[in-house]
Amino acid sequence: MQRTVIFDLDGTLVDSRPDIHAALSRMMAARGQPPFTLEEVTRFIGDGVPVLIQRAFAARGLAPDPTALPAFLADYEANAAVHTRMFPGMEAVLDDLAAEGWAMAVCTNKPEKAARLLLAALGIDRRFAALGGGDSFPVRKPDPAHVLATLQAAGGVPEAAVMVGDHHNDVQAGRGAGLPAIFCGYGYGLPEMAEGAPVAASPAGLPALIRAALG
Ligand SMILES: O=C(O)COP(=O)(O)O
Ligand SMILES: [Mg+2]
Repeated sequence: MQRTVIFDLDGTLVDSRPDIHAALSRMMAARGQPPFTLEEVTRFIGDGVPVLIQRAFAARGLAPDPTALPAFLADYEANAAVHTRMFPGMEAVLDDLAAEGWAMAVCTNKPEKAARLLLAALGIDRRFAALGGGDSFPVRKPDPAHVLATLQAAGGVPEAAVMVGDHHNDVQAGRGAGLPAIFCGYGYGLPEMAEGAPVAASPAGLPALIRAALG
């Protein structure tokens, strides 16, 4: 049976926080507001761009502005890979898993267009059999249907698949879909978001946990 790993993107495969931080800071500067700290931005990430912007506006006491989302996306899509790179060691992890015959897919709450642009800019888009973005389906993580739709697009089945992510949205969506979950302790989520899942302290720790998850 084809074994499949479903990876989250932000905080799992790639350290995208610097470019999200920069785009959010430009959005705030355009409104006469000071930039956010990296720590603040970390807490905004995880539920997709519309929620990211809601949290940023709320943090500055600004009234919601419907023009902010399309403006942010245009900026971010053009600048998603200025500073964003794979986490150190992740390329070797993908090489190892591919050599062992694992199929791989990305299930991210980042909008699909931005996610595809980012993977292409980093030269890793062809490694993944499917990508499910935050706006690809009617639902997104923590809804298990997001994971299941991505897995199906990759040709995988829940009995032979593992979910890897850095947020409780990933753990909950994966488990809800019937997949064992692995938590990336090096990512953006708080430690308690692991909810009892095995924790990888660095990408190098992932392959052993992924193999063990399927017994
Ligand atoms: O866009 C976000 O807020 C989070 O994206 P992720 O699901 O790839 O971590
Ligand atoms: Mg993430």
